[in-house]
Amino acid sequence: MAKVLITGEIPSEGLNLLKEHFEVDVFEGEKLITKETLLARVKDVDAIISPLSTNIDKEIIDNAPNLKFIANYGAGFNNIDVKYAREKDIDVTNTPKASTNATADLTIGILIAAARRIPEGDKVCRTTGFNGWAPLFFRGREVSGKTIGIVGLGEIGSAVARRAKGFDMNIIYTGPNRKPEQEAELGASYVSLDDMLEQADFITINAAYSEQLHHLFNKDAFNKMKETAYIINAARGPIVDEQALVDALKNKQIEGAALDVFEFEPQITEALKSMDNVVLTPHIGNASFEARDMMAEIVANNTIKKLNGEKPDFIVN
Ligand SMILES: NC(=O)c1ccc[n+]([C@@H]2O[C@H](COP(=O)([O-])OP(=O)(O)OC[C@H]3O[C@@H](n4cnc5c(N)ncnc54)[C@H](O)[C@@H]3O)[C@@H](O)[C@H]2O)c1
Repeated sequence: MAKVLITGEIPSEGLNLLKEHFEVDVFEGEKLITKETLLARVKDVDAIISPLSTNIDKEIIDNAPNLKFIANYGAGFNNIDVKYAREKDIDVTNTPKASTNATADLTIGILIAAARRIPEGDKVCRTTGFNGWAPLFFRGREVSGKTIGIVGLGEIGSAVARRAKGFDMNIIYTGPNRKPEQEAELGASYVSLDDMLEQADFITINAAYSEQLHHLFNKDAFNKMKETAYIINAARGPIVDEQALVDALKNKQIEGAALDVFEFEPQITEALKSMDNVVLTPHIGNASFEARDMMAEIVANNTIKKLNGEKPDFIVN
């Protein structure tokens, strides 16, 4: 019977399906699987199902001589050396689309939470309390009529744009190519990154990570943004230079930020935690029951397909 390693617990929708077909080893630790444990447990497996917090590098792949398939439980797959996997004839798949609505909801949710100071208000209610309604008390920014800049108008970026349209926002986007269909559907305009930095009231990062995007938001970028602008990142942490972000917030070069992902995840830059104009969520973009169940079914069905000699869906390498 083929052996499948799951490097972190997944919803039963997928797990039960897998157990019907394979010998399944699930890593059930409270913390993330360590490299040492992973090296030991991949030795005789045919397939790995890996939440995106599991790094699968050359060494792990070399330690698994029977490995034929890696099903990444996530839309992003920068945790896997996909090029080396291809050299070894190992298909790698992801779970696209399942995350789209959940992550777009969260992106807009934390954007508005930051702009309207919702977590800060919640904290006041639970601690100091307040003196009652007052005209100058707790003002934040409206989103209607403002310009949202989307970095990466892919599945999630487009779903963010659809939601932003519902809030009467003007939509601009940047990325490696123009997307005429989305432009027509959403009334979105393609701009250079520099133009976006100058024009946008809210910039949301929804691009697929590559080295090219490392520290795209650095000191220079924050310098070019409006003093009333907000940056939102629900893509991957290293796209934002967190120290430069802290400096830009302290120097009031921008007004606020909302982050679901972190440069040194799971560590969070200490200074961010004490800033009231920063909303922080622990990488929960697609943490809805609906999305996580759908992702579990995709990885399970793909593993069954591959180990039964069929072509799996969503190969990324
Ligand atoms: N916060 C979360 O929990 C969460 C959940 C799901 C996905 N994500 C992240 O969101 C990313 C996007 O997901 P998706 O489903 O929309 O993927 P997708 O492949 O549909 O879209 C990715 C987009 O990134 C764009 N892009 C690539 N390089 C770029 C660059 N240099 N500059 C600007 N744009 C660039 C592409 O053109 C594409 O439109 C994933 O790769 C993942 O890292 C985060």
